[in-house]
Amino acid sequence: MRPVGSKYLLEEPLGRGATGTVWRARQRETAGAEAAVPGQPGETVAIKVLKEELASDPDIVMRFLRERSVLLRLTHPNIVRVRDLVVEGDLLALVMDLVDGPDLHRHLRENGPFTPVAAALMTAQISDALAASHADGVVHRDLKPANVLLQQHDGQLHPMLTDFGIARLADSPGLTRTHEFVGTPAYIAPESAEGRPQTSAVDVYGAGILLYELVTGRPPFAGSTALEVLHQHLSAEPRRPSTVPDPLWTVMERCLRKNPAERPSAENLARGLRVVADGIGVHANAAQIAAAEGVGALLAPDPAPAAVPGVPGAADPTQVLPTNAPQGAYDPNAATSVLPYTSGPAGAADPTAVLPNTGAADPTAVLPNTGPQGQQPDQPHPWQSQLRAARDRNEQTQIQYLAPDEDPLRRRPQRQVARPQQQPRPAPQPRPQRPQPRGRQQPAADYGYPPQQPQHYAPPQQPQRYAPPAPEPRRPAPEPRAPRQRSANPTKIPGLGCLKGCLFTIVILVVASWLIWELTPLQDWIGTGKGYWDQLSDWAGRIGHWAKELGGSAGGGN
Ligand SMILES: Nc1ncnc2c1ncn2[C@@H]1O[C@H](COP(=O)(O)OP(=O)(O)OP(=O)(O)O)[C@@H](O)[C@H]1O
Repeated sequence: MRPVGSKYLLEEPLGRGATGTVWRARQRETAGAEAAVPGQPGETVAIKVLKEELASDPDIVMRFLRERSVLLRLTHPNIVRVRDLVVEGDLLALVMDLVDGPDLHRHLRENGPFTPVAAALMTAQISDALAASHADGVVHRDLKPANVLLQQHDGQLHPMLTDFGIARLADSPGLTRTHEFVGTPAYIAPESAEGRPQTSAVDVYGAGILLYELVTGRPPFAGSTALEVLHQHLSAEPRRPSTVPDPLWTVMERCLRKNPAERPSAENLARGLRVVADGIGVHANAAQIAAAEGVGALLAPDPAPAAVPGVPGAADPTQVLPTNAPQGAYDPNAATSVLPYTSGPAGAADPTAVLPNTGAADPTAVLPNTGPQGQQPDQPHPWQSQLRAARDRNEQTQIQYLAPDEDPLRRRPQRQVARPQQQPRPAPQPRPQRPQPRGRQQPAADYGYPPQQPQHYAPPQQPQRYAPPAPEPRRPAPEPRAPRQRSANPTKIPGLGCLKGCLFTIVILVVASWLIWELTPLQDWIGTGKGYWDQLSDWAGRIGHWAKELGGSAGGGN
């Protein structure tokens, strides 16, 4: 059991999300006055220990502390109460009420879709929680079934919204600095995707998606990649499922309006949903049915949505897409994830192919145009850069011819060898372009190289343009090096070098043998007692004598 602060002991993990791990924990002693709920020793609580990368980010710690009072004062029957915040060393933790029950996502998976009435009533309670938090100026921004815990109460399921403030904590310059975001693609509001200012209307959009998922078992927008889902949020209209009664569809359709200014307030949404639930049930009377049919009148656009403080025009980092999800692997109910926003690995859908290129749906027109806080609104959002870079890359691979010596990827450090001045080679003539299928690379083998592999684009810090390559200024040919001079004497005598070497060797041998003769007991062993030079001349005389004898005997033989 691991202590958290001095007041809590972690017992067992309940689950792990993108922002941290939730533990069942026990209160060791009563918390201090700074806690919203002091608690009793032995009481069971849930503690979300935030991930280390969040906890070690000073911006997030600051934000955590700044938002302490907001988080602690959010109390509502449908909001999981935050009892205490613990900041200790590298540890950030939220102490919450323990909710004994599954989350809505798990419940949905295990039990299938809700009836329209049950879905309307469940969403109405969640909307109550949203209305209360919006009234307090807090926008959730990560509404999804996994963030709704179901408290079992007298055989009833009581929804409790959790993770308030977590999205906001993760929306930190620290994360954006490292180009990472937190996100739940299936629930992203169009304005969040576009980087337009966000208001409480993003939560109403999330409530519309949730309502749709409760009735049908799946969110309205799906796709094989996260970017595909994003694009649907931006431009596709949700399809009406056949099982959804007219009044309920009216509610969904209003919540899912692309224009946030056309969505109702959370308060009116809750009211409208209850009217609908009364009017579509089997026991509904005529007045209730009529009221349900006229629900549209209750869902007037919210005249004063709560703004998301501190992020004017910023893209919602809580909902950025994992663009590296491989084809077919995208889970619409995926957890909020902290993800690099790089384009995907091999096999990921090409964003330029996924996103249409025209009109309002032009990705360059609609994709978020803001990034980290403080970024100028007209600077391209990282997504924009990413998509543009990906498109540029495709275009380049389609049209560009690069001679090997001009290809920056092939250029290697080259040893400069002194060569006679060469005539500058004529620039390679562009070859006649054969029509290429889109995206196909030029056969690099034309230049005697193996074909170049397509490059995966990660991380896209800057759109990398490989073409048109600025005509590289030709390097001036290096000056021919002066011939190396081996000797200071410019006069060359053939064989002199060899003669010098021989003489030098002889001198060395003579000196060495003299030293050996004089300094070692060699002359005693040989027993002549003569000095070095005497001995040498003695040997020389003998050799001369033998030579004469040899010559004489050879001459006499003739
Ligand atoms: N107060 C709580 N009481 C009991 N269980 C909880 C509580 N809060 C969270 N849990 C459980 O802990 C698990 C992890 O929760 P967490 O919020 O970290 O993950 P998540 O919501 O699935 O992921 P994400 O980080 O995407 O929001 C979930 O299964 C959730 O049901």
